Amino acid sequence: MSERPDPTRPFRIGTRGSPLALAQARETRDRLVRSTGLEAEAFEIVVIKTTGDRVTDRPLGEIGGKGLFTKEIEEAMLSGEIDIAVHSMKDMPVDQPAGLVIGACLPREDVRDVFVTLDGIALSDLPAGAVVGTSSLRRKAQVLHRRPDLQVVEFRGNVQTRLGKLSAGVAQGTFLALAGLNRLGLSEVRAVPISADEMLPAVAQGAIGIELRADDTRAFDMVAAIADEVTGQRVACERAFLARLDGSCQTPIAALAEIDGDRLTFRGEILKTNGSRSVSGRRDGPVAEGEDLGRDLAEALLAEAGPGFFDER
Ligand SMILES: NCc1[nH]cc(CCC(=O)O)c1CC(=O)O
Repeated sequence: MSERPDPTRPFRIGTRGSPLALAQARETRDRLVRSTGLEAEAFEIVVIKTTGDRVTDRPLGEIGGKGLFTKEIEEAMLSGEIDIAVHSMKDMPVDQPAGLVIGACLPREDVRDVFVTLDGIALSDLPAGAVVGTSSLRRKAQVLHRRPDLQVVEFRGNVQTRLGKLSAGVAQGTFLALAGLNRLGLSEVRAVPISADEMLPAVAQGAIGIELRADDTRAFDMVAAIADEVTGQRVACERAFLARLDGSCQTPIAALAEIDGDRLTFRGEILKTNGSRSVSGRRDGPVAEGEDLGRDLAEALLAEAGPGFFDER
């Protein structure tokens, strides 16, 4: 195992301050405590406010730019204020700043989206013309593609905020990642899971990634002990797809890699934001070629979609 951290200086785990981010940071700390045999006090969770946390009154797409939820955390790591950072891989840009790398992924949670309402009905049972709330361009495009009769309104905020909006009648339903509900232990929320066939999840949905300084061998050894290899391979394939699409959070993109033994099955989808078109496909191959499969499907979908596919909003 790695050398013992300096007892006068706890190993610092950086995170956003949202309830989900904190749950993920605690899960990481608990795994590190178990794998190292150190006391919980050897680790310190350091909360860092990001631009995405600060600006809550505007759609994320409007604030723009990649790394809305990561920039300040990455700066703290580069300056040595924290040793590692815990992220939802779904929110991570495909490239990390010079000097930083994703060192590990933890075991992946459920990848599915759920449909959340006050009365627990399924998406397919929503009456024509119903209003759903989401701030995700992917979910908006996917739901409009299947149900052009529905209306989509902008919906930001944490689970409690969104439930409050449902109670206030702003919308009849909203979408969440089941992974978030599970990690927060919110079993009382009326949520109906949506299969990946019905709504392909976001790239890396349900995966927690740990970012560290590329030259920090102590941190590398610590996180290697809690890394989940299969999750890492699935996420690498999905992120290779995203990278080749030049995807930003402004483009509706969905992807899911699944692994059975040494075989990987990959599904990907790109959509127009208004839901008028969806282009999707699948690739199968050896796990070792996962990133190539992701890139290959990205190229095929772009060719099929044609130029300017993502341009109109
Ligand atoms: N974009 C916000 C975000 N980033 C990660 C999760 C949930 C957890 C996960 O997918 O790993 C969520 C909330 C949501 O989509 O409901």
